[in-house]
Amino acid sequence: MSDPWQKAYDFAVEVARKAGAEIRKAGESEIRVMTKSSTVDLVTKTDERVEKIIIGALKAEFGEGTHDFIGEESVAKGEACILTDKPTWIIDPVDGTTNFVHGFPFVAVSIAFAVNKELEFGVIYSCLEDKMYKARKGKGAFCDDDPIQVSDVKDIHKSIIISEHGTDRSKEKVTKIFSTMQRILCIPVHGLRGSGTAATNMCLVASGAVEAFFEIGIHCWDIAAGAVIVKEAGGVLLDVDGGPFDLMSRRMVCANSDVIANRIIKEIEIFPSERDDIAIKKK
Ligand SMILES: O=P(O)(O)O[C@H]1[C@H](O)[C@@H](O)[C@H](O)[C@H](O)[C@@H]1O
Ligand SMILES: [Mg+2]
Repeated sequence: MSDPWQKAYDFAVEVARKAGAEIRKAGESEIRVMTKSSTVDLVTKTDERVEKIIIGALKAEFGEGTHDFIGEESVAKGEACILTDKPTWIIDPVDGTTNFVHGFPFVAVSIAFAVNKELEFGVIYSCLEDKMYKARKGKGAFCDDDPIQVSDVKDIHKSIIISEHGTDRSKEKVTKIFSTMQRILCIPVHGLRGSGTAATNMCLVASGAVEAFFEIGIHCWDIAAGAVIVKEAGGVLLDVDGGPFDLMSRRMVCANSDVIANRIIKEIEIFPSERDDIAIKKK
């Protein structure tokens, strides 16, 4: 039987590369929206333009109506964020917008594709480093054309763990985030890191540079492509409470192994985050 999603996968890589070139040449980082006083969730004109370019190219190639699209900027404007059985593209045009605004050199384009609610492939283009990470279900993970694999470190004391502060600045959440970081740092581990983009963080787990990444407050478009890449590189994905990974739950641990993931989970102080799909249904 012919491979039904090969063409879509190849096209996604091409589109991610074009989008990355667009981000690199943008040079403009005008902040358009800064939501609420307790959050610092930046959006630039580049985010909006690049999402239009990506979705426009995908619609032109695959026909409007046959595929669904969940894009960070479209959802911000009120479009649905519900994963159905329909072939669905999940897109973050600029993951690491704060980095982009400040010239901090980690910015990624993240494109994932799901069918029957199952992720088929993920493509992450770390556009300032010019590294193309990609994976298809059951076919391994790659950086450019080289296969990548998670690290084999199983001793938490020899690990580097990534987390982020997210965008919420409410005292209660920030306290829990820092308390969790302190608990993990003092296990002790070799180090704590954060690139400022969930997509890039997941690629760092997939390529073995770090042992794990966790965050509460991320969105499905930040992690959908990375989920396929981590899994195909031999890693695991779990909920922060140790249950199964749920793409729409806005929380996740990904790691090189169950051992490392479960050790971190013991230290995570969970705080509430509204699901991506519920948040939209309310609109
Ligand atoms: O909004 P963008 O697309 O830049 O993505 C987010 C990052 O991916 C998070 O890890 C990170 O913690 C922030 O929440 C950041 O906003
Ligand atoms: Mg993002």
